[in-house]
Amino acid sequence: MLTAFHKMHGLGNDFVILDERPAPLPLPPTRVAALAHRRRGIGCDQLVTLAPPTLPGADVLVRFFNPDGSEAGACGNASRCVADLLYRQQGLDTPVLQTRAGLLPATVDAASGLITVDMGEPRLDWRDVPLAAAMDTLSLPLPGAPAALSMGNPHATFFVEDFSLLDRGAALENDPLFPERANIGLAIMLAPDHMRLKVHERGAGVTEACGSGACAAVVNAARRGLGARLCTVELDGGALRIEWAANNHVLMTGPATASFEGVVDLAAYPS
Ligand SMILES: N[C@@H](CCC[C@H](N)C(=O)O)C(=O)O
Repeated sequence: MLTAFHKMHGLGNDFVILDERPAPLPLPPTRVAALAHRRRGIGCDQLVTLAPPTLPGADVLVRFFNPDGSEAGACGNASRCVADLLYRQQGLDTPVLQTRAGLLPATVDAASGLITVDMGEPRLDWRDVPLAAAMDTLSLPLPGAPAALSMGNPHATFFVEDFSLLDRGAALENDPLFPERANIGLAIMLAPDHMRLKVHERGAGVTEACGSGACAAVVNAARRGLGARLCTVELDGGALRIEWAANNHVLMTGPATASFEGVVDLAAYPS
């Protein structure tokens, strides 16, 4: 079953994009995991599928899958890549992506190559109070309780002085505190409008950049009184500009890069 794919990345967070707009593809979790494998498959941090939208106003239905086969409700870097792809394929400079996190309008600025995605409203009620309380009770040797929120996917941000906690990313991701597991962000505030961030991603491990994690970190910093609502986030793969706007929507701006295109025989991967 020969199937065309696009390989793209957003600041080194890399994606295999498969197009289900012509017809659905057989993509059970085992096949997703095999395709994402770095040595035995194409290799990617997330596999992304495009399908016909089901909501009015949307240009495409986008789904995101981690390399362990699990589905995520949001992926900021992949959203910019999909917007860039729709611009190159169909000339859409303001595509609207339908995701599990809702309708995400994007703007492609062809002159700068930068793409802004409106990542929607953060869900601040997600786990925050119980999480802080549980962290206090556990008295784990952690640098304070993380701030938790959902950008359509679950994020916990720790504000730290260094990144030594990254070694415990997998344990924190799978802590019983997080019934859906969580993406674990470690943020060092360099200035109120400048942050260094590393993210251990749920189902993927440490990536070079996490767009939804950057959105979560800026919102969390602002509501903790540690940062401004407009902030440059330096990730290992480069910088994102994140704005928690007055209308409560989080705007993420950054690049999207096409690496290569190819054809894969899906039948050669486990079903
Ligand atoms: N790389 C992402 C987030 C991908 C999904 C995440 N691992 C999850 O399971 O929620 C981004 O750029 O936002």
